[in-house]
Amino acid sequence: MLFQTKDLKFSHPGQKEYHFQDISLDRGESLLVLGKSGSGKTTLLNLFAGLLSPHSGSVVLDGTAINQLDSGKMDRFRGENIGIVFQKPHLLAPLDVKENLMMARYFSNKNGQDADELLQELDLSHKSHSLVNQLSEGEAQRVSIARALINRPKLILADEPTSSLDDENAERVVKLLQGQATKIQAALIIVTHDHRVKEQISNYIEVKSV
Ligand SMILES: Nc1ncnc2c1ncn2[C@@H]1O[C@H](COP(=O)(O)OP(=O)(O)OP(=O)(O)O)[C@@H](O)[C@H]1O
Repeated sequence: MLFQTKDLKFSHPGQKEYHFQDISLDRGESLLVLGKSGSGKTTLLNLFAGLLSPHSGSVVLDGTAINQLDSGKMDRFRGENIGIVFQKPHLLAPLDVKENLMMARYFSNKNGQDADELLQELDLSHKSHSLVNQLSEGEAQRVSIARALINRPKLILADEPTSSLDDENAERVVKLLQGQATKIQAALIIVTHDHRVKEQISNYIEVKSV
C-alpha cells in the first residue's frame, strides 16, 4: 500500500476531538473526501500533508511515518513527495508561469518532471512566460496543479480545487489530476463538497462530525 492512515485523532485547541476513518490507497488510486462545511475535511487534509500533527495514530507514505518526522525533515519530505493544490492558486505574482514551476523544483533534490512538457500537457505552453496575474481563473488553477506535480509527488492532495470553476473547467481539472496521478503513479485525494466531482471519481469517504 502506498498511503495509509490509522486511528487518526486530532482536535483544534479547545474543540472536540476528531477520530477519522482509516484510509489506504495504492499507486494511481483516487479518493474523494466529502462532508459538510466544518466537518473537518481540511483538517484531515492537513494531517495527510504533515501540516498538522495528529494527537495519536499514524500517516504512512511509501513506508515513511510522516507523523514522526521533525519539522525540518517534514518540510523536505513534503516538498519532494507531496503535491498540494489549494482552493485558490497562491502563485508568486512577480514570477511568470514557468518561473513559478521552477521555484517549486528549486526546493527539491529529486529529478522532477520536465517543466515544458508538463505545461504542454496542461495546455499552458502558450502562457509559459505570462505573469500569473494575467491568467484566467481556470489557467491559474492549472498552473497550481502543474506546480504541485513538477516534483513527481507520490501523493497529490487537492483542497476544493473546483469550487470556483465553471462546469467545463471543473471537469477538466479533475481529469487532469486523475490523468497525472495515473501517469506518475501517485495516489490522489480530493477534498470537496462539489458534487460534480462525484460523477468522475466514485471512491469516497464522508467525514462526519460526531
Ligand atoms: N486553526 C484552527 N483553530 C481552531 N479551530 C479550527 C482551526 N481550523 C479549523 N478549525 C475548526 O475545525 C472545524 C473543522 O474545520 P475544517 O476547515 O477542517 O472543516 P471543513 O470540513 O474543511 O470545512 P469547509 O468545507 O467549510 O472548508 C471547524 O469547526 C473550524 O472552525
